[in-house]
Amino acid sequence: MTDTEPSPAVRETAESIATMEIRGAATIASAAAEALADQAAAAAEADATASDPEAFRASMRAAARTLRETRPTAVSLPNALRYVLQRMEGDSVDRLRRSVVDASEAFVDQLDRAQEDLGQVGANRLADGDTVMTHCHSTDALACIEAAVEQGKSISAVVKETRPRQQGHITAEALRDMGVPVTLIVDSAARRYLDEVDHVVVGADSIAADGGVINKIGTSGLAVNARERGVPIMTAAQTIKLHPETLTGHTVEIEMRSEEEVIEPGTREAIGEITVENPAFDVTPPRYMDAIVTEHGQFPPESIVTLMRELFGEGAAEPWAEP
Ligand SMILES: O=P(O)(O)OC[C@H]1O[C@H](OP(=O)(O)O)[C@H](O)[C@@H]1O
Repeated sequence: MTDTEPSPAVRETAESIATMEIRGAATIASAAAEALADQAAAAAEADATASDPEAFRASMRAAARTLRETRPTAVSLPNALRYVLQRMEGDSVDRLRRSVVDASEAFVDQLDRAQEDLGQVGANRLADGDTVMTHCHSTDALACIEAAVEQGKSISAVVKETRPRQQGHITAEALRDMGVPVTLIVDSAARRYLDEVDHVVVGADSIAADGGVINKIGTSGLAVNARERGVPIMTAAQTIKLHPETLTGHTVEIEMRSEEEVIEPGTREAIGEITVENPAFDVTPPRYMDAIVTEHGQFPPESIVTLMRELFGEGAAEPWAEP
């Protein structure tokens, strides 16, 4: 390993995030924190960095940049890197390594606890006998439904399959395993089923300072339809989904993914000059979202900025940048 080369585990994690083998905002965040801990262990043993604290720090920043560049939209990824790198301290490589490993473990613990806590808050919004509609696969959203079931409430679900990657199937299986009766539908059937639904529950990849919810493509259309049908919609999002850069006017980049996720394999030539676009996410304006459920309670979207300021101050640090 040279002084800035990422460890094999960092490279593998970055590759798995980019190809979506590792996916879901919370899962991406914990994988990134764990990869930094691995980088610290590897750098503490490599010739170039084992006895040079500055070279060790540079290798940690480089690993964070490699992870950061994988997917642009879910802010949980840079927030995880921020959490760990801001706690990197010490004047020897051994102390630096320990601080990174401790911060990585604390971050992952915090994620698990946050999800449990927000699950309780979200569950309080659901009543015995409710039917929920879901979009994509969100562990935060599932935590709300699971907590409601554990409270003894009987919950049913209408699950949208969520083109193009059909992550709704993961949700359907997870709910089935919780004992929740599931009806799986294609995305375009959502409005038809909204009249049979009491709540829409979705996750988030990022939440902007104005309360805009950035989530899997199709969320905004679902939210508008839910409002039109009078069905409340909540987004379950632990606070690592709050996007601190939006406090200073930045917008959230929407990831554009490959056309191969949309068209049948081997059909590119036959399709000819048709452009295929595959945005992975969209933005639901705050006026179409009823509540953002976090581990600190539920918030009307327009007031999430107060929590964001409390947690992040006035903006976002970039501890992975070269000094
Ligand atoms: O953190 P949790 O709640 O698990 O997931 C949050 C969001 O992450 C997913 O994105 P992708 O599948 O990584 O593109 C979905 O958009 C989901 O709502």
